[in-house]
Amino acid sequence: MNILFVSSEVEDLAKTGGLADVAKALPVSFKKVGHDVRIVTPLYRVSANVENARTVLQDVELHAGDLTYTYNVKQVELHGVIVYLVDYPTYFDRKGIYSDGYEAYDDNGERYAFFSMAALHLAQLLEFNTDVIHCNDWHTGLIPFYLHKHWSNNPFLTNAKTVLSVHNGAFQGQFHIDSVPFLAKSGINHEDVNHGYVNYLKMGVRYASKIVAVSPSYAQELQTDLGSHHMGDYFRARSQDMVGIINGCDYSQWDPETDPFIPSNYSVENMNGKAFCKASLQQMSHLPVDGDIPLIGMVCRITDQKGFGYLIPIIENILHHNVQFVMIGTGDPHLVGQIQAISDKYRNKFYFMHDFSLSFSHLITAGSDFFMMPSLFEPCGLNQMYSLAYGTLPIVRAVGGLKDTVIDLEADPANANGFVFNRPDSEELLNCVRKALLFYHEYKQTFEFIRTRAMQSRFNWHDSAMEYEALYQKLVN
Ligand SMILES: Nc1ncnc2c1ncn2[C@@H]1O[C@H](COP(=O)(O)OP(=O)(O)O[C@H]2O[C@H](CO)[C@@H](O)[C@H](O)[C@H]2O)[C@@H](O)[C@H]1O
Repeated sequence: MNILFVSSEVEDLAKTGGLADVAKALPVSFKKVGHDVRIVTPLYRVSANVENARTVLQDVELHAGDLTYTYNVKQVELHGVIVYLVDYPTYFDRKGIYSDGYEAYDDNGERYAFFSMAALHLAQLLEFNTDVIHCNDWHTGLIPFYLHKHWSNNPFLTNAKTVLSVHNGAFQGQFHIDSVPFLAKSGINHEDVNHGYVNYLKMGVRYASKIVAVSPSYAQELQTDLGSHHMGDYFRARSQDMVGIINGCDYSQWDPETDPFIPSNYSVENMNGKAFCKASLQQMSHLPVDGDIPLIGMVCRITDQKGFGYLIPIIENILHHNVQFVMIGTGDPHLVGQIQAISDKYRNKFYFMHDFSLSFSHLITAGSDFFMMPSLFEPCGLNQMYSLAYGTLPIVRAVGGLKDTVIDLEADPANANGFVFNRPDSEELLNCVRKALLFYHEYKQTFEFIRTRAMQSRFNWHDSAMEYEALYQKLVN
């Protein structure tokens, strides 16, 4: 099949979170099984590995309403997959991807509306006979609508079907119709405009041929009032066309036996390296180097989604135990300030790195005993899969993809690979952490056993890609 995979971020090029991981791993898996897959993504100022990009379209003109965009398309390869970079400096040659720091760019509506059109435009210009356009999150939510309204007669797109993956339904991209110059003239239906606003994710949900949530539990949650980010009616209306497909874990990047970022490699057969990683993590975090003190790690965007609302109030309670805590993340300045204050107060127990660092995220994953992921909601979650592979037992809330990948020790000892709590509140989380710590100290042998099982859990991208392939096949037939 000919698949156009459109994403606002791609691992190795530009990344703010888990969308990037998926936008690299899934196309690479499609390529491995013989599909012709092409990624389309913006060329940002911050994009890496694009020095040798080759120009494949120069000064092409895209007409949108009264506007004419003149832009270029460049090309690089990522593990054999062709990546088209939409080069339009006015929108993408900026300090950040979605924002300069904390405030979203106020023309994001325009930026990603243009990007979505450009993806269709370049398929036509490059004569890519498209079977499936795979859209990801709100940034590409307008593609199904544009295809349906303006491009369906195009010879290279006549048979194209659209799939929208929802990686994070909380981000919807809502913009006033007058703030996007050509949107009002795009033939948009009045029921798609709410008090003057267009919701890009909702547009995707309404017009895509199929909708995929990134885990089976999230697919269910999106159809409830509580878990749908206020879009329950729209998801329920498409329930026949909606499925959950769990993300995979890219073991070529996240394998303790081969990981180049960690100071000592290890595997189920030889765990010595893990103790070395722990010592190194403690050292780099300016914490006492002591293999017996349980160490909790955390890597994430600092947002309410990740459960900070009920984690922050009990961090000090956790630190009253004989424990160490290392966290890396960037995000909401208010939450960052609170976390920083706690870390200043407990310097010999809690280390917070306010940064985005791939190497330190690998070291935390390898060197910790437990991985903290108490999310309020979690469409799939990748870090719990990474930590399982490294024998770092996840402490998670039973929600979304966390529910589908982590099995609680008390609830199901025969299959357990971590610790799970239910209600999103501080008390339940604290109890869960206490159970984990008790288990670490009192049941050493079982701990080792569960750790081995965790390391043997497998979430292969190939399996997820096969589920997507079956879905595409249904559409194409
Ligand atoms: N400070 C930092 N330094 C280094 N690396 C950092 C970092 N902060 C985050 N990361 C990395 O960013 C990625 C985060 O992935 P997640 O899937 O856990 O969350 P995210 O909420 O961004 O993704 C959304 O999309 C994905 C993909 O579908 C879903 O799994 C998820 O549930 C959904 O919320 C991981 O690779 C993580 O290591």
